[in-house]
Amino acid sequence: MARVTLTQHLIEQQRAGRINADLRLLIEVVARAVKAISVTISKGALADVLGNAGSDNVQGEAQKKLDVLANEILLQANEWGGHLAAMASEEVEEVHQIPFDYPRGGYLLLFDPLDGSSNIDVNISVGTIFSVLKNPPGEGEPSEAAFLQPGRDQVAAGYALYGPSTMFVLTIGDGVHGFTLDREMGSFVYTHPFMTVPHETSEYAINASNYRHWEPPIKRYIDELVQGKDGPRGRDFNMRWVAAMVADVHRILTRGGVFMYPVDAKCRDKGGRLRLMYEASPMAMIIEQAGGAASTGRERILDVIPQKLHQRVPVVLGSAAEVERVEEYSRQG
Ligand SMILES: O=P(O)(O)OC[C@H]1O[C@](O)(COP(=O)(O)O)[C@@H](O)[C@@H]1O
Ligand SMILES: [Mg+2]
Ligand SMILES: [Mg+2]
Repeated sequence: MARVTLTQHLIEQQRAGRINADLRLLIEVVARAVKAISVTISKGALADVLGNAGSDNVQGEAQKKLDVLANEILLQANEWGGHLAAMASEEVEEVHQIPFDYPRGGYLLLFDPLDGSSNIDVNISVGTIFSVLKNPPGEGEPSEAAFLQPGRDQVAAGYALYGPSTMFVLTIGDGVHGFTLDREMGSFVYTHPFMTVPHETSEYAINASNYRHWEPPIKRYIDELVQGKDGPRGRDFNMRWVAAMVADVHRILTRGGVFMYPVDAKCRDKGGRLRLMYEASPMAMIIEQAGGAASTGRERILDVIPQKLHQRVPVVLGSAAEVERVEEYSRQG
């Protein structure tokens, strides 16, 4: 059977009227940047890409060399694309404007260039997450306010997983579709049509070392999972934690599960650990498109109205039955 590439898949989506040419080409440019990041990451210790960059990002976190490199690759590739009005990145404090003499378009691109940065130096999976919004009508360069749209208004969202193979997973609001990089051919091949998340699961992902900092509803929920057959749930649960949201979400899209980064005493002042606009919202769109649910524990992530670009939120996403249970425990207090 002939292999379908990402390019062919996107042309079919355009023919079917699901995307326009600009959005198609924008996604192609992101995918091209992802290939460059994949090549850079896979060099590992053979190139000077491991370790700290010696700088801090807007979040006050030490940047890894690969955080900086992946950010530069994405910014440079997309500046030239001609389909964007502006960009926003985890690694850049302000809105990144398109240079004035470059072609422009009607979309806004947001990304976490390198997700799971603590995994880089130990050669474990990392990822890239991106989100696409429409630039609201208006004069001049888009300000931060142009980006502050709820996740339900995203026109596309996706991630790249740099694991044993590199994958590109995409939604344009018509299901979730996965592509695997054929390194010899240099193209993404359509390998995972209509990825889905089952309603029920027996697997969860949480950084359990934060247990003493959690709020009572989260402690109650996890306590019950840990008690397994001997507790109120009456069955055993398995646990996984990759420490890269992309990899944990990809596992959930492959075999189900629930992923949680709740607000805790350590991150309460910041509102949570994960960033709303380029981590939680795109992953929430992907998970909902795959039939799962994504919540802050109190409300649907896609309905959160952002107040600022680098806002953080609590995250519970994956198999809907478990997400609903966490919401129920949170309501009960
Ligand atoms: O260090 P912890 O508490 O395990 O947190 C891991 C979480 O932090 C993140 O790495 C945050 O993303 P960045 O690496 O982009 O900052 C998530 O991918 C992951 O789920
Ligand atoms: Mg991240
Ligand atoms: Mg990051």
